[in-house]
Amino acid sequence: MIDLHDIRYVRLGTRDLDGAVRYAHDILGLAEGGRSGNAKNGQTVYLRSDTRDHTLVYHDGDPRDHTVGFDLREGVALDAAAAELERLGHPVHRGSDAECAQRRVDAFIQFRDPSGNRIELLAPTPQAGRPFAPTRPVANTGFSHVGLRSTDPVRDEAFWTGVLSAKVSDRIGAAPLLRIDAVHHKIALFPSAFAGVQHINHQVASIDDIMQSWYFLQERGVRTVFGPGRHPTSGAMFLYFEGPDGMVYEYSSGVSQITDPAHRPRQFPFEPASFCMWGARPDIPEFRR
Ligand SMILES: O=C(O)c1cccc(O)c1O
Ligand SMILES: [Fe+2]
Repeated sequence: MIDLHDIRYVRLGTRDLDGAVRYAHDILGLAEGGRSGNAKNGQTVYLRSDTRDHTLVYHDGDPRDHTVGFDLREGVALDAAAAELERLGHPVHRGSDAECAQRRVDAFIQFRDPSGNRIELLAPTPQAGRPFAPTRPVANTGFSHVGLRSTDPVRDEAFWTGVLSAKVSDRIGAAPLLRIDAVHHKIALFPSAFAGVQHINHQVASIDDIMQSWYFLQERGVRTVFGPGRHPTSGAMFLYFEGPDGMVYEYSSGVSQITDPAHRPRQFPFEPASFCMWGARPDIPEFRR
């Protein structure tokens, strides 16, 4: 069992780096935390949402190219994790010096989950000393979770909970909401015909930020795809909206914590009321039948 500590970053390719970075800054309120590379070989831009060095990365590349990076718990060796994955038949790539520099880590390993989602495991990484200041007044208080596409959620749940240390908090139909610490979920697996990141969640402080963001996004012509609403599963109030390259971004507030070691996953039917207890209808294919 490979003990995950937290998500460290989501890396996304884009053909319009300037546009994606502008969106991250102006709409999401993320702060640029530096760049690497060059115009010839491709640039990488690191974006901050909280005390972490960076949590979102856009780089020149294929917009279908998505990677999620996780910190391991202190004391969990990358070599041991790589050996474990290989023993179980999951090929592992060890990050080269250039790839480590691109990720601003000392070492990492890369593999794919059974659907083909690219996952990286990082040696424990330090927090940034520099404080984070949001770049718009009402904005996120930190990156929190990802929805991943799954071509077989039952198979992938077994991988995430058996090989990695995720635990099921709730299920909506076959889609598990998975926690790796007390927060209700950091990963969710949604049925899809292909692999990739399905949505990216940042937290905001309160319902005021959800509603102010709704009007803020409307004024700027950003398409809302679900909400405002409230998830019966985590209890969080939410708003989903469209980002660069069709990526779905979510703001939510009030996610529950699960501290009871005897917690048993609840099963919700795959229907709109399981996604929103207020009655909002998702315009997100993976949340609809
Ligand atoms: O927060 C949740 O419970 C939740 C449920 C369904 C889909 C999501 O994206 C969620 O964040
Ligand atoms: Fe979510």
